[in-house]
Amino acid sequence: MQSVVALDNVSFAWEQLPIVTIRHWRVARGQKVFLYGPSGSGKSTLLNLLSGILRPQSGSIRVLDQDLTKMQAWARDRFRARHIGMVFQQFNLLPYLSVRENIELAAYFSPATPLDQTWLDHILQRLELTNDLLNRKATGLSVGQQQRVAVARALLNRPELLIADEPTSALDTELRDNFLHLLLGCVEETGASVIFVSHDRTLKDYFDLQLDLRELAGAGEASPC
Ligand SMILES: Nc1ncnc2c1ncn2[C@@H]1O[C@H](COP(=O)(O)OP(=O)(O)OP(=O)(O)O)[C@@H](O)[C@H]1O
Repeated sequence: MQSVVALDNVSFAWEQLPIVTIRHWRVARGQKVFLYGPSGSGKSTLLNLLSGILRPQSGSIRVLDQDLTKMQAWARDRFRARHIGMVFQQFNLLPYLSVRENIELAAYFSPATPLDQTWLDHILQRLELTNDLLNRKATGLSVGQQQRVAVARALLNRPELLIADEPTSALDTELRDNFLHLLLGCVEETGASVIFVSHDRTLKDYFDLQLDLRELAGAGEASPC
């Protein structure tokens, strides 16, 4: 099976303090990974390494066979905009833009990917983002609606990899389950791989593989592929 993510001998330290150490890790195409670990164990740092926001002190991080550690910062930014969708706990929506403009930002940052209006209309419908919401300011929406806008933006360019950092922590149980169904339903259509970080272990059954970050640092061989 082809790997979308391949890490080898990666180490990253904040101010000389080792935070992420991974000998070998593979995530297969279409695989959905639930990543957990104690607070401060380096989950967000790992996601930032996978998306090329941070660069490790040593090792290789390959996404879709491209070694992010060998790219300049501008090339990593361009690669991320095209191939990696990201959803965060705080949504990261721009308050002065409308919902539609917030979503279309993903296409603006990836000029090589023309806006696919048919796909956009489809995900808006799947994510239950109705027409009347699209012209409103993003901050005027409910928490659940804002999170679905963030997902629409993350999926607009049909990324091969979706990274989510605690995206459900602001949602109550009912919204959380609805959100996961919508998110994973859309992802199923694109065939993207998912790396999903959460403290909430009750969510783990939505995913193909549950992984403790500490296992990655230790034995290394965390994925069967
Ligand atoms: N910009 C930074 N500068 C220095 N140290 C940092 C920085 N960002 C994170 N750290 C440290 O790196 C360690 C891992 O942080 P990280 O946010 O990756 O953990 P986490 O597992 O995501 O935690 P949580 O579950 O609480 O969100 C922590 O000790 C944190 O203090």
